[in-house]
Amino acid sequence: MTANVTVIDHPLIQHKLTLMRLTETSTAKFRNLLREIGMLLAYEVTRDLPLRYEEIKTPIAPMLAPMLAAEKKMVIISIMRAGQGILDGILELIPSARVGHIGLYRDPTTLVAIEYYFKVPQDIEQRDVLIVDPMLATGNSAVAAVDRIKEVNPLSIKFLCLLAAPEGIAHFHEQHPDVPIYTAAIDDYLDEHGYIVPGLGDAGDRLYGTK
Ligand SMILES: O=P(O)(O)OC[C@H]1O[C@H](OP(=O)(O)OP(=O)(O)O)[C@H](O)[C@@H]1O
Ligand SMILES: O=c1cc[nH]c(=O)[nH]1
Ligand SMILES: [Mg+2]
Repeated sequence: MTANVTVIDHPLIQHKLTLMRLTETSTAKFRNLLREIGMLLAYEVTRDLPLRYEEIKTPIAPMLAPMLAAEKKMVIISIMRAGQGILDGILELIPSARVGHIGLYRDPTTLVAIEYYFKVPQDIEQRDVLIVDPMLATGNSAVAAVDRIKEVNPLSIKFLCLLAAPEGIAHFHEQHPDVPIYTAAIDDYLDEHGYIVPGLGDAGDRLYGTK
């Protein structure tokens, strides 16, 4: 395994990812699969959340029971548009999470990430952040998102995607070696247009039916 990259290879996630890759998968089905995978990925990414123990009473007896230790709810940051698909699934699992949005699109010729929107919770310095986007291709969007989030200084940052290219992982870790990547798969390479091969195509277009 590449340093600081965790491949979440749960069979349910792998099966659903294969369905998402299929050319014939409809927009409605693609969206639903991404939401389901978002939920399953969130389950794995939050595995190391610290717990504290609190005295509670069940109808039968008192006990010391585990509760999440963080004083402030975590923040999920979606890289629009396609990040919205994962975000929806995560919010089903962690409904009280705070949410931030970064609007980025890749310039089709230069593949540079262009920002068009930025809104995150004000007290983010006291919170852990999970940035989500299904695709890590050149890594330009993920790097730009982490650059921006580091400016507002959260307690910690993780990056979660569905598919990563080796080129994107290398670029991301060159810029942000301190930020762990979680992904469901690492594909083979990028084509001449910066698309992940074999990949699943354009995640935003497939999610919203824009092409
Ligand atoms: O690693 P990179 O080379 O930056 O590519 C990955 C980015 O490309 C896609 O977004 P896109 O720019 O297509 O915007 P969209 O979500 O609005 O379609 C994807 O959702 C990532 O944000
Ligand atoms: O393969 C890719 C690369 C970037 N963005 C996508 O949506 N898909
Ligand atoms: Mg797109």
